[in-house]
Amino acid sequence: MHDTKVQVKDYKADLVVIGGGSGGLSAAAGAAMFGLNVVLYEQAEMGGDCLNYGCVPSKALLSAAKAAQSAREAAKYGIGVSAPVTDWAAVKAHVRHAIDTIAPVDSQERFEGLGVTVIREHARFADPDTVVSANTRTRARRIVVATGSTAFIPPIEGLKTVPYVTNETLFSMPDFPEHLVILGGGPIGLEMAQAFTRLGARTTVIEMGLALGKSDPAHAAIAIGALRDEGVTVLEGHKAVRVSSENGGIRVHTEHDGAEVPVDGSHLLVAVGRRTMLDGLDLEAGKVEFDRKGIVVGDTLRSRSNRRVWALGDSAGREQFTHVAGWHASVFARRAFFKQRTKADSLPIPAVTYTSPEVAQVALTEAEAREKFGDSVETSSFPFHENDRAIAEGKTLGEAKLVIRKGKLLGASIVGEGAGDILQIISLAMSNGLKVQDLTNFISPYPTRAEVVKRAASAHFTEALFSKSAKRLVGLLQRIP
Ligand SMILES: Cc1cc2nc3c(=O)[nH]c(=O)nc-3n(C[C@H](O)[C@H](O)[C@H](O)COP(=O)(O)OP(=O)(O)OC[C@H]3O[C@@H](n4cnc5c(N)ncnc54)[C@H](O)[C@@H]3O)c2cc1C
Ligand SMILES: NC(=O)c1ccc[n+]([C@@H]2O[C@H](COP(=O)([O-])OP(=O)(O)OC[C@H]3O[C@@H](n4cnc5c(N)ncnc54)[C@H](O)[C@@H]3O)[C@@H](O)[C@H]2O)c1
Repeated sequence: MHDTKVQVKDYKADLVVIGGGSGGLSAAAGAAMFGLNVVLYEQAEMGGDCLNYGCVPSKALLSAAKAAQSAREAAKYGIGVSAPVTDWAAVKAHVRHAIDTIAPVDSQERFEGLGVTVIREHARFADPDTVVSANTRTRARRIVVATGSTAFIPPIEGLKTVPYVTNETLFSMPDFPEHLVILGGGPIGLEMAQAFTRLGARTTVIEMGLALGKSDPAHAAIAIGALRDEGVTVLEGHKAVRVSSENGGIRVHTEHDGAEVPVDGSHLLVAVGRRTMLDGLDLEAGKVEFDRKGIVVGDTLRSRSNRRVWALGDSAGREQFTHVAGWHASVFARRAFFKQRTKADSLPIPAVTYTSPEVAQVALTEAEAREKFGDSVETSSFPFHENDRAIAEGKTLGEAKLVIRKGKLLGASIVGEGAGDILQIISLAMSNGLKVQDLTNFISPYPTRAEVVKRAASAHFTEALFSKSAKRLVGLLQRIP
């Protein structure tokens, strides 16, 4: 008789990380580089959502779409080219190449090289300080849960009976869609709507509220207007209530102003938000409190019910961005290893939707600031159509808006080409306690789009600078030889 019992391998670790995505990998790398003994569990692809099914493939697809759009717009610059033709297999190969080029940085080999023990198995809690998988058992001083999120599939009647794609299957669809219907007008919905439209598909976005509802409404409207001009159908105030198969395609039945409006298409993308991935973690065994949003943690990211446990990234139930997951890993390292008091909300959080034009936001929108501080909030804006670089490049849509209170920056919104890159100056300023005036006190190279930031800041002082009293002062100073 053979003994068929699997030999479970026992480990002891300073840190166990569950999830090898943006948050988990940053935490594991940091801890290993500080000489700690780290065990990392990843049940699927190293790199998580961002590398494999999120940021990287979506931005790679958008870049292919941008190439097609540039060909369409070439005549405007006096260049003759023929109409773009999409080779879907080649576009997918471009997306794959982007993933494959970045993958080594997130790979098992790299992490093993850093000294991390990488276990490619599903992990779960066995008790408050032990994590187990099919073949291992690890006791740990600290446990990081960075298990991310997955596409939320809403309980819409009929949805289970029709074929649909999510961010996990969209980039490998065998056929290019003739008409892609997209449920959800958030960043995923709009980025993908523009990408597929530019690549030659018809697209319809179904959004029950306002599309890009978390952005500055005026700036969201500018971006949505641009998408509509390119041919994206954006249906706002349309709630998807039922889905059915129709003539070999799909039909989404929507409710709009009390009436039923059917939307037909060949393919369906579901992008109505994310569900935190806590499946099979056995959090009860670990005495880790959780709710619908994720692991219950405050802005220290540490579980109150089990002090060994920290949650980073999407599973922390806060903002869901790769840069936030990375920041969470930094907060964890500062608090756990250096005993600093850094909190998850101690720096302003930026967010960018990578449509053309991009919609970028840091900290409070004007509406959020007014709700908090009332009439003491001021704004100062500068339009892209007065920026020389934007004019030279023929891309003048957009503006930068600073949200200000008593000379302090409360937030900023930018819509326009390259908005996400331009926003960084404001993020840096806000993170380091700089004021609006500081944004006027540097030399911005000409001609750059980022000059809009200095111009928006300067506009805030124009009235005071050229006031009667200022003129009088300059007059008086002229008497001094
Ligand atoms: C289409 C799309 C586009 C996006 N674009 C952007 C963008 O442009 N910019 C941006 O900042 N953000 C973007 N995001 C969001 C970003 O991808 C996420 O916020 C980020 O990946 C979160 O990182 P994470 O570490 O929390 O989770 P993930 O990266 O998802 O990693 C979690 C990992 O945990 C593993 N795991 C789960 N449970 C277990 C378990 N029990 N045992 C072992 N392993 C487990 C999973 O397999 C996964 O690999 C996008 C998301 C999508 C879907
Ligand atoms: N550029 C980026 O940084 C980027 C890109 C993509 C995704 N992400 C991250 O992923 C998250 C998820 O993105 P998302 O776009 O899936 O979600 P989202 O929550 O931002 O948007 C989903 C939209 O779907 C709508 N909706 C929900 N149910 C509906 C129904 N039955 N009918 C019609 N509309 C409905 C909601 O009103 C909402 O506007 C984002 O919040 C962001 O954190 C970031």
